[in-house]
Amino acid sequence: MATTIKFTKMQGAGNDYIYINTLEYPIADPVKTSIKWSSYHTGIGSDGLVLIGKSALADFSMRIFNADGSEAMMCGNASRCIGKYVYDNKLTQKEVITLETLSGIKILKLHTENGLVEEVTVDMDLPLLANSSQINTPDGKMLAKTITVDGKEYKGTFVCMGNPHLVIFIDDIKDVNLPAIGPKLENHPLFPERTNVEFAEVLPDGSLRMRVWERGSGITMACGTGACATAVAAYLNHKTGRKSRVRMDGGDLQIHWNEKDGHVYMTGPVVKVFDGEIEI
Ligand SMILES: N[C@@H](CCC[C@H](N)C(=O)O)C(=O)O
Repeated sequence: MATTIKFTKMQGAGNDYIYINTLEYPIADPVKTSIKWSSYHTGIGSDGLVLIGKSALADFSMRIFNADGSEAMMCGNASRCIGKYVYDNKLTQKEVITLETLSGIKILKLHTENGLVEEVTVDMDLPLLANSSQINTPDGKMLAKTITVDGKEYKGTFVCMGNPHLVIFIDDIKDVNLPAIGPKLENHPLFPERTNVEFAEVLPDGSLRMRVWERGSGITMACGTGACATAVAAYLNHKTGRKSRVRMDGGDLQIHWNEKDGHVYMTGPVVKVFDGEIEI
């Protein structure tokens, strides 16, 4: 017998996921479900699936599955959207919420207008710049590295924001053929767990124009952890200060790499697209 599941489609800077409250609707096989529902032609259409659950350690928990079914440790845009989901649906009245993720507990600060959440600031914790098992160098260190693909050299900075990011600065973002180079860098042998890839240009006003190829989902309109990684890499490469605006295809995020506690703070919009029901 078919079971009907209620879901909410939400987007943060254009990065869209299907959100399920697993307290009401447990999902037995999230890998298969994410692949099926993420498909734009035969499913709901999204960059992946996000499961909101209970937590023994925090107010709520998040699990995030990419469109190819792979599970990620963290998602910046989804963590903000969960803040809106739980507050607007009255699952909590708190305006500061803790969220358990596979990369630790994140703190969400909600910004409300007329009783609804419009923006969220997430304490994304410390960026990890080296000693990561997610990169395949003898000492596990690869802050800056030149990677050659099809005879062309790319100088990348590796930043882990719970999940892995390779950030490449270029003079003109229009020169990037993202559908061609994205999958080659994502699956490069240097990254045993694959990687997300960001190309970024520093604009004359000091903001960062960034485009992303996401591990497991391909081109998306924005990536929250990717925006944080890009801002951290820009500071480390002396391209910006500790605060920057990251401009992506689907919108902007404000990033602050705080020198006092070393944490990265991400602020940006959250939007509910629609509620729906689907048979499983
Ligand atoms: N879009 C996300 C990141 C989602 C996971 C990523 N593709 C991965 O596999 O690490 C964000 O907003 O951070």
